[in-house]
Amino acid sequence: MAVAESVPLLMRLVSSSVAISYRAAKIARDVLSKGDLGIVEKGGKNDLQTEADRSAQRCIVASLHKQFPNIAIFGEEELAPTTKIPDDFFELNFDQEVLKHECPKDLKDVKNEEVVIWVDPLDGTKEFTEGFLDHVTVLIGIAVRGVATAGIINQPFYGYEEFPKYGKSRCIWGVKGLGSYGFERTPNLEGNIITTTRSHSDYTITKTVQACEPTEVLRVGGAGHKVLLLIEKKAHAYVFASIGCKKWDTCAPEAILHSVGGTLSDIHGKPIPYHANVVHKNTGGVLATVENHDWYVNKIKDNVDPETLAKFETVKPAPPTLEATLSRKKLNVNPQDQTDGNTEQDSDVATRMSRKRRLGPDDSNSKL
Ligand SMILES: Nc1ncnc2c1ncn2[C@@H]1O[C@H](COP(=O)(O)O)[C@@H](O)[C@H]1OP(=O)(O)O
Ligand SMILES: [Mg+2]
Ligand SMILES: [Mg+2]
Ligand SMILES: [Mg+2]
Repeated sequence: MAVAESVPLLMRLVSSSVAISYRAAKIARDVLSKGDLGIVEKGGKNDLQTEADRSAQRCIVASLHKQFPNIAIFGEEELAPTTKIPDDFFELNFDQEVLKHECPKDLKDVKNEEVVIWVDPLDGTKEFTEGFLDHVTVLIGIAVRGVATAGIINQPFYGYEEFPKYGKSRCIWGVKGLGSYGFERTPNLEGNIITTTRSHSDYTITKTVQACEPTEVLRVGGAGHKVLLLIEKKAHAYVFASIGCKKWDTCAPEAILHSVGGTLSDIHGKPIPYHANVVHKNTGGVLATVENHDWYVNKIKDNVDPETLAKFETVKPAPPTLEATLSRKKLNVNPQDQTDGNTEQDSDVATRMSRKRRLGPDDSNSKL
């Protein structure tokens, strides 16, 4: 169903992204049902890509781009430019529940050029390949003026252990200043439960978790999944002293967490920027909490040695280069991008959008 142009851009984006996230989740479920995951090692055995990652990204980027051709989109996966996108990868409907909500006043006039969308087509890929299906999420993060502002987390296999045929897909979405929807919170949680990585752990990560004096540590996969544990009050904090998470891992979770009063920052408590030209790795690590954020920041500061802490610093975005401005302009005005069919051009656009990151200023430094 179409949506009136009078609806603020941000709410149209969220409404469309919720619908698209269900389509992407279905794609991930279909890949699993067929049984051939098509696993590729991108950077060793803990940095994988599957057919679900590839197809879900094509679905999300192509669908968003078709409806919002002037908005910058960054997807995690680098995809071959010539693939034709199947008809059923395009989701052009809008979620009507989202549209029942009023856009927060300060976000009513958001413009295309102020928005950057960060897409993680499948978060928790390693766990997906190992059958920890509830760790897997589809993440669409919407940043406005460099701030994580709205987020969509779709859990394609929610309740997979209780329900036959891999559970069902559920969608949690939130907008800063409006709130988050699609989940229930347990009223209270005792102790100091800390969640962290299951598949990317090292000495520094473990030491930093210990610095926060946990009563229990939940080692689970996925950035989206761990923030779901926070908002559902199954954990108090998510501590990840590593540069392994990227902007598409944290943008959607951060917006949703903020909209329920929580905080997601680097491990020093500093904000993570989400501008189009930012370094993709979260070089300052990740610290997320539902409340008492400063308490965790101080525990890390007081209990982790300064040399280790100094390795984590959030890189501020560089001023946009002339090349970046021109390529963005080109991307926005190319009339071929406005085609109606799901042609090769659409797939090229989708891929170009997701490849833009290879051309960004951050990639001059391969460590970032
Ligand atoms: N060292 C790493 N290499 C690749 N991806 C990482 C790394 N560390 C974290 N990630 C990404 O951040 C997510 C959260 O980390 P973790 O599961 O270790 O807590 C991972 O699921 C993965 O996202 P993705 O699965 O989308 O590639
Ligand atoms: Mg990955
Ligand atoms: Mg991820
Ligand atoms: Mg991913």
